[in-house]
Amino acid sequence: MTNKLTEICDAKRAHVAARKAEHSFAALEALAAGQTPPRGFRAALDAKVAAGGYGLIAEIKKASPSKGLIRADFDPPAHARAYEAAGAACLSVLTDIPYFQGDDHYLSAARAAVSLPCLRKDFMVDPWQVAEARALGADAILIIVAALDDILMAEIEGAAIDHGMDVLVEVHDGAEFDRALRLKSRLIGVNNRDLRNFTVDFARTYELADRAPPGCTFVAESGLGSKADLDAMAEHGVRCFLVGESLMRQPDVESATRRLLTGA
Ligand SMILES: O=C(O)c1ccccc1NCC(=O)[C@H](O)[C@H](O)COP(=O)(O)O
Repeated sequence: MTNKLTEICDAKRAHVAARKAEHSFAALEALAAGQTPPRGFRAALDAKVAAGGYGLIAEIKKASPSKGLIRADFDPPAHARAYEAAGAACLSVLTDIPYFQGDDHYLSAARAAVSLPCLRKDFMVDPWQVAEARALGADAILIIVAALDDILMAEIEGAAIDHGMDVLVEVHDGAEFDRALRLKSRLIGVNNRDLRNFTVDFARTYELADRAPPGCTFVAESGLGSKADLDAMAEHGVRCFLVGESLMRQPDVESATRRLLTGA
């Protein structure tokens, strides 16, 4: 595991322990049960690709460890509506507070503003967080393979499946890709960002793209900023993308997203 990821996950474990002491699991499950049903996250990506387009997971991201503050006039419902109007398939909403200036409320507010499926973008270290994510309305969660052992990964995935949610399994290299394939989810993302030094290298995706088994929805993540970037990925058979910073930096998020997807 990388240093930054270790640091973030250590902080997350302490955060979750405090939350568990405050909230009973039964109360959380009751909130989760009262939510509107999960919207199909992977299905929304696959539908865009089947229609001949790109499947975009558009990220609502205020700040990051690598860049600090990205957007000062941060407005999750407005950004969600802009992304939906421009043709995104899904949303990703950062909820981590200390490293991304996120908030649980950003997820609920963004989801309520649109009909798109929403990923709770956070660092999952405990199956308890899955019930918490569903209680907030999340349709999908993220599993970062580098952050977890195989047993914990399977437990977190199992909890998500029990809640009817999709799981985006994130890897950085071939060894992690092999571990991802031991899970049930066939929604796999390759993060182009090296979490040790934050450099971005699209070769990470290119090297792993042909290892995706048939029927796998394969996502390229991080550092993507133009239609040319997406088209270069498509040359390698990749048609689904997770994009945050390059869109969140633009004053007109809707036009920027449309430009990213169509070039116009
Ligand atoms: O974005 C970071 O600096 C970062 C640092 C440490 C762990 C994770 C990090 N990002 C999470 C992500 O996966 C990205 O937000 C996502 O792929 C979108 O990337 P981008 O389009 O480059 O904002």
